[in-house]
Amino acid sequence: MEGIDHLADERNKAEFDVEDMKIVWAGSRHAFEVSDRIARLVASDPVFEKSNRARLSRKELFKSTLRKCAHAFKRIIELRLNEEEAGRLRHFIDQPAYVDLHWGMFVPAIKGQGTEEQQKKWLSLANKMQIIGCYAQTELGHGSNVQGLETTATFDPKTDEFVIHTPTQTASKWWPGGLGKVSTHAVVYARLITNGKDYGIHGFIVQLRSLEDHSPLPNITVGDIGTKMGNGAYNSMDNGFLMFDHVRIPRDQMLMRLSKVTREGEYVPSDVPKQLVYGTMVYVRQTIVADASNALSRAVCIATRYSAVRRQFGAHNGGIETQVIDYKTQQNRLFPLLASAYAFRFVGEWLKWLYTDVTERLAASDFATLPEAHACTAGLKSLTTTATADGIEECRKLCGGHGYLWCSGLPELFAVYVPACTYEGDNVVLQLQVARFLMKTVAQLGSGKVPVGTTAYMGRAAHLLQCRSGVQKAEDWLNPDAVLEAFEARALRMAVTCAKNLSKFENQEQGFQELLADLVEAAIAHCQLIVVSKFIAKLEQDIGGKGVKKQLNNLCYIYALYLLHKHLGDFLSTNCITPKQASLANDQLRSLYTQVRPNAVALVDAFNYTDHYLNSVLGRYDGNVYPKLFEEAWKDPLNDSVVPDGYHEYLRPVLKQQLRTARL
Ligand SMILES: CCCCCCCC/C=C\CCCCCCCCCC(=O)SCCNC(=O)CCNC(=O)[C@H](O)C(C)(C)COP(=O)(O)OP(=O)(O)OC[C@H]1O[C@@H](n2cnc3c(N)ncnc32)[C@H](O)[C@@H]1OP(=O)(O)O
Ligand SMILES: Cc1cc2nc3c(=O)[nH]c(=O)nc-3n(C[C@H](O)[C@H](O)[C@H](O)COP(=O)(O)OP(=O)(O)OC[C@H]3O[C@@H](n4cnc5c(N)ncnc54)[C@H](O)[C@@H]3O)c2cc1C
Repeated sequence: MEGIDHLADERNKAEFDVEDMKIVWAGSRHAFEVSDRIARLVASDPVFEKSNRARLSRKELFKSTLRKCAHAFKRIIELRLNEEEAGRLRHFIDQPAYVDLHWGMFVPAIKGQGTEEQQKKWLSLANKMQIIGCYAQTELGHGSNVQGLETTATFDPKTDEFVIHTPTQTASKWWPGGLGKVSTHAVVYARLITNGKDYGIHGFIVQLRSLEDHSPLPNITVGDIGTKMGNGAYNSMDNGFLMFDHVRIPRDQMLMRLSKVTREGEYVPSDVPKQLVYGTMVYVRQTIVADASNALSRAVCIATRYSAVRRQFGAHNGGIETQVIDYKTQQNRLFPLLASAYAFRFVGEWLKWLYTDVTERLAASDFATLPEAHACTAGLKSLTTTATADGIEECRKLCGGHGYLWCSGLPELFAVYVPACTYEGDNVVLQLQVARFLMKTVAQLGSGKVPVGTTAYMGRAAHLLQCRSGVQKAEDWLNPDAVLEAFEARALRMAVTCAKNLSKFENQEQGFQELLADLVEAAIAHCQLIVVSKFIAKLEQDIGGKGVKKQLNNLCYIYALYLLHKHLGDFLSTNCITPKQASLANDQLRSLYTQVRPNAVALVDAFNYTDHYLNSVLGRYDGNVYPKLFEEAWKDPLNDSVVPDGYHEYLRPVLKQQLRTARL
């Protein structure tokens, strides 16, 4: 039934203005208009077709990715798209590719770590894509432990060059995206050695391939590391390996904004913190948080629309069955994910602000907020990507059997998204960075140093360590102060308990290792508090539009109370709330689900996703799921013929018992 909106009844139930919510979701009217225009541009361009991705071989997929990237670049130039528009174009093309690393890491690394002169030279080439770069940090033997990287860059004063070398197999670069088949250049992270002394990890620009015929330069071995999880999915990316056999580069290809090596080979450390060499990772982690809401909202959009279309049980005398979205169990699994998508959107906005702020401060030689920016980007990257990967898988299950079909859009989304839990820092390793930051902050309490920013609440330790929640009835859980106090008290008490347990160890580092699991939980509690508090802060802003604020309010408290329910053990064991108050929180949660229910489809419409972008039969805007499932099934290559290939060799002999006869 083409042309009929099967979800029209759902849309008519909405109690708020979807168009206004679209603006809030996008961040501004301008952002909405750009997104909307570019999404339509991509959807209407046949080169950006993606519905057949799973059926392509790796080589075909890769070649089609190259074609899409080249076409995108051509359109950017033809239409004179600015940086924002080009970014949206890449986003809606929705295919991982070398350009992500070129624009997302190679260019930012040069911007952040190159001198003005180096930026002028390399960025003018990179911006026109006359060279294509990647970010070559991770090695076969070391990813998380950046200080443990083995690649060497030894200065040779005789020739004024660095000699880049891979001393062992484990020192081979392994994983960098865009390296395998595309990049002409890389920012390579290596141990800087001069005058016989090892000065640790620094970045170097190294040319890898000829700009004439694309062949690897002498003494460089490079290739793709092989097929990754899932059909299509991240296999459009050429993650690569790379080995250097004493490759020489000019001295001025060391990125020298932070520290230098002189013509004589003298190492000149910078007067800024050495951690700035990790600056690109802070930038990318911030973009990954912003992206989490995209991936989660996409899965939630599919699962919500399908849950409204799908009916099971409840029919009497041949009547109509119940929409599965009306089951409280479905709501209890789906609505917290819907709320999380909105929560991650707003914390992503805030983190972008924090990143801009710290960047401006660094430019003015103010390094005070760098540790907090590192802790926030690391912790929120970890929290949001873990929740998003788990959430996409939950959405697949929420769609029952059909969710397992590739054409539901969910298996591919999961396979593309799940490495976000590992790349740009393993999620556990990153939470341990937050834990170290928290332990330092707790240790300084009472020293006169007042905690600020996201740890400001720790300055109210005297109150938060002994307070008891004042919640008496379910509605009290809609009070922002009550919610914040419970989350602050829980986070602080968990951090203080860890600090107390640490102090029992003579060797602090040994204690830290022993308490790793508790420390991660304390870090997660702190990060969840950040997300909840930024959602509440968002509600305090001037948000217009019919009924919009009410919906956001409901989602905010669903997010907070769902976390409270999920981590009840923490809240009870730290005596922040009583079992009775926990039960009231649950009552409130159920009531919020009832309020969200009539608005659910409209709340996912507010993401403004095109059917092209969703690429999901179950998540179609018109809800016309069943005929389209058949259409997709008929397209499968197995249905090209009625009798399958192999029938005569392998099926017929079995059916006709010729195999058995032959054996007898
Ligand atoms: C069409 C055109 C348009 C296209 C547009 C495209 C745009 C696309 C945009 C974006 C797309 C992005 C795409 C992303 C794709 C995926 C890319 C994935 C890439 C990667 O994975 S790159 C490799 C990443 N690797 C890691 O993350 C490694 C993880 N490990 C570490 O970060 C660190 O080693 C560590 C955090 C674990 C620290 O280890 P440790 O040994 O303990 O610490 P030290 O190194 O000794 O340092 C200790 C000291 O430093 C502080 N610190 C650590 N990190 C940072 C930091 N980043 N910033 C500031 N400070 C830091 C730490 O707290 C310690 O401080 P202290 O001494 O305690 O005070
Ligand atoms: C799809 C994808 C794309 C990537 N792209 C790039 C790229 O462009 N450039 C690049 O340089 N790299 C890239 N990487 C590499 C990526 O950054 C690393 O894989 C990541 O940093 C994790 O490091 P690892 O693989 O060494 O994991 P490991 O550190 O070996 O982790 C293995 C296990 O050990 C645990 N663990 C490790 N250390 C500790 C600790 N101290 N305490 C407790 N537990 C610990 C981890 O939690 C994990 O469970 C990419 C990876 C993937 C999957």
